[in-house]
Amino acid sequence: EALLDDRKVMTKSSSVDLVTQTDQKVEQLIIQSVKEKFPTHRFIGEESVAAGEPCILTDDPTWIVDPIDGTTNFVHAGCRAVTWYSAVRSLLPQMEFGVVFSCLEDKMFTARRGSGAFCNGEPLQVSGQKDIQRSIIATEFGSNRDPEVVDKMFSSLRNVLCIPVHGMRGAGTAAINMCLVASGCVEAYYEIGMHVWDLAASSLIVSEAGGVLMDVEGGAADLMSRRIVAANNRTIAERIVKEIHPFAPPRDDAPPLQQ
Ligand SMILES: O=P([O-])([O-])O[C@@H]1[C@H](O)[C@H](O)[C@@H](O)[C@H](O)[C@H]1O
Ligand SMILES: [Mg+2]
Ligand SMILES: [Mg+2]
Repeated sequence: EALLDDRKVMTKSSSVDLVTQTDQKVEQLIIQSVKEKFPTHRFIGEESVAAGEPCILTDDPTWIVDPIDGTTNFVHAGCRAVTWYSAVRSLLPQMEFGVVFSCLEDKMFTARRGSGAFCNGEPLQVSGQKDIQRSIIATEFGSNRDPEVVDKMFSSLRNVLCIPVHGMRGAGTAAINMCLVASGCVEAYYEIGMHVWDLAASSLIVSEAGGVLMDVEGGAADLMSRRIVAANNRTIAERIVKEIHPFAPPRDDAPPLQQ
């Protein structure tokens, strides 16, 4: 409890959707320092959106910022990852680069479109495994505790586990789970309920490391849809899609509800 007090924990969409002053300060720091260099660029920041800023991509260069991914880990044990990335929207949003910093491991994951993905400068490559029965799959439970939603998450978890797979893992941060896919440590990660700022940077890191991104029902991945399967290859992604009990949370770019 002392830890919780020290970190000035507040809640957002639910009593388990945590935010601290550190999240807010880191986001301000990142946005202010980028603004100094690029005054015309736009931002989508997790804590700015929580404070009422819009979450829409336009044709302007836009930086998508998750100041601390894994705030629950941070609150409990000081583990965290910091992630941010830039997107330029043409007809489809096109990611230009992605950066995820794992403070705990002192690992900087980076990717630039068309130039590969790296960890502390070393090139990353996804796992070559094609057999799901020899795979490790990562997932998370997010912050929705509605029993119907939890039942669907458990049904997917059970189905994937009973394929059977070698194991299931969860780092407590979507961004690091995705970097684990890019590094070849796990074959895939899936989740329904995370947000565009959880995935933005790491989605480019996964694809530049040779991985694939897919919607949980098998179509093209849509970073605003709050659903993702990120895998080392299409065979593994499609096998996971078969086992997921899909549902559709409100999109990140949905217009705010009328009061
Ligand atoms: O709130 P936050 O710690 O930045 O991000 C959360 C983490 O990535 C968590 O692992 C995932 O399950 C949630 O869906 C995310 O919202
Ligand atoms: Mg996050
Ligand atoms: Mg966050």
